[in-house]
Amino acid sequence: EYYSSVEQMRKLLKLEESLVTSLGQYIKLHEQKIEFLHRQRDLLEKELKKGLKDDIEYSSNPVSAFLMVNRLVNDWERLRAFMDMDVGAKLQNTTEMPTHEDLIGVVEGLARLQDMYELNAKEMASGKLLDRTIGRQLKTAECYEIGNKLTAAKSYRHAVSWLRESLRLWTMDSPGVSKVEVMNALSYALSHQGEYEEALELTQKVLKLQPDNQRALNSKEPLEKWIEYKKQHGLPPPVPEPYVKNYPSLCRGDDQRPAKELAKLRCRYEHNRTPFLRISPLKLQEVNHDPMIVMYHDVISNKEIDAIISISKPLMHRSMVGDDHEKAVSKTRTSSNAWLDDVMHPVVRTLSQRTEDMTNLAMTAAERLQVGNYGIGGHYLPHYDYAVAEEGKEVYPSIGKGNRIATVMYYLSDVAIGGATVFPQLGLGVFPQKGSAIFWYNLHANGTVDHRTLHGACPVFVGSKWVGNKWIHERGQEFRRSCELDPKV
Ligand SMILES: O=C(O)CCC(=O)C(=O)O
Ligand SMILES: [Fe+2]
Repeated sequence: EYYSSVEQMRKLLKLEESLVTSLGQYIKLHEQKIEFLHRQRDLLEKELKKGLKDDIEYSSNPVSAFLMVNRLVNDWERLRAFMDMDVGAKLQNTTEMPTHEDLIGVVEGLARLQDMYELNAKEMASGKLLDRTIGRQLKTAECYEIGNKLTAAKSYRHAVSWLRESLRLWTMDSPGVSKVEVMNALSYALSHQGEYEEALELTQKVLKLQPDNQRALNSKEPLEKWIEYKKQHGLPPPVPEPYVKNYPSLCRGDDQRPAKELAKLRCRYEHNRTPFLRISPLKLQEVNHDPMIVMYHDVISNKEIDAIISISKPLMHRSMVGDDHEKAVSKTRTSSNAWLDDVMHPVVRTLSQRTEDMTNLAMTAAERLQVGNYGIGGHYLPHYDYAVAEEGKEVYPSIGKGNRIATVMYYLSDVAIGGATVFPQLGLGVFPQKGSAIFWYNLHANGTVDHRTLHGACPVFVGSKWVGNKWIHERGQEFRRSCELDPKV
């Protein structure tokens, strides 16, 4: 699976490079073959011309007659065999090729980005967004392809906008797709949006251009019926927005907290909690007061980040959601991750120690470091990091140390556009800063869950987002949970 990690997607460029090389080899060998055939043809043609000049003389002369028969029996047979011969060049093996799933995954990521960042197809196809160049101007056939894949992914609303763009860009000399195909595809996507009238109009236009167009003929009658149905019964209520309120606007960077609240937030050095902090104070930024969320700056160096990422790369796999009881791959979280144990490398151990210095919490109850890399439009919908206990069941039984009392997340990269960590209930969005870490408690001091910690990772638009999560559990923190985070103390 490639689409769930930008790091994986980068491998596709290498794969394509080797395919291009292998295609070059194939062409070269075939060119040699064709060149040989050209030479053979010229020789045979020369001989033939001699014969045609005086055919009776040629066919009756025993020497030339022999040559002619010999040519037909042997030379042409050899030539035929040579033409059928495999020159040995094959396109390089295909086991590493991305799959249909990847294609749909990328297209769904694209639809998600359009939703979140309010991007329209016309703008995206122009290659310019938010005053940045994000790619080249797309062509009719490319917009058509994207539209069709969005239809396959049942993202009809977005499909409509891409197919409209394809139709707008279409000209007589647009290669790759006919106007009729675009109109049929648009009509289909529109019909799934309940826009039967416009869908029928397009179908009628197709039939004017091509009265025997089968696809249009097939859809005309059902569309007429649907229009009638819509007139009588109206449309079913629209599917509600799939997103938590606030979430998309927070992802777009608009903080929703009152200025009065923001004015209370401070930055300070933390230097007197542990002996270590005396020598190496931490730069702390209060991000939110109630519940307290803080960001520590410059807590992991570029060198350490490089080490962490290179250890993680070979261990990455698709991220799951759910706890021990029920773990699964889900569209609500498109990223890949790796789990790093303290013993795997000194830098992992150092980071655990640093997390302890930052939080004052015991790492004996911490999970391994989870390193994550997001994919195309990669995101994690709002969720809680804690688990909710089912009747009579323990949370995180395989760890056996209670719930996730706190989360420390290191930002291991900047993200050019998108990729914020947002807290919809607090109206807060935090944008990744390479080298910083964000820390909050998921549980109240009395151990009950704090639902205000609902948070999500916004789709990454441009860049490769890397994070390192350290989840800390309850046991052993009884005398450690610090009140210092609370500004009122
Ligand atoms: O990547 C982020 O910004 C948030 C990740 C997260 O919430 C998680 O992995 O639990
Ligand atoms: Fe989380």
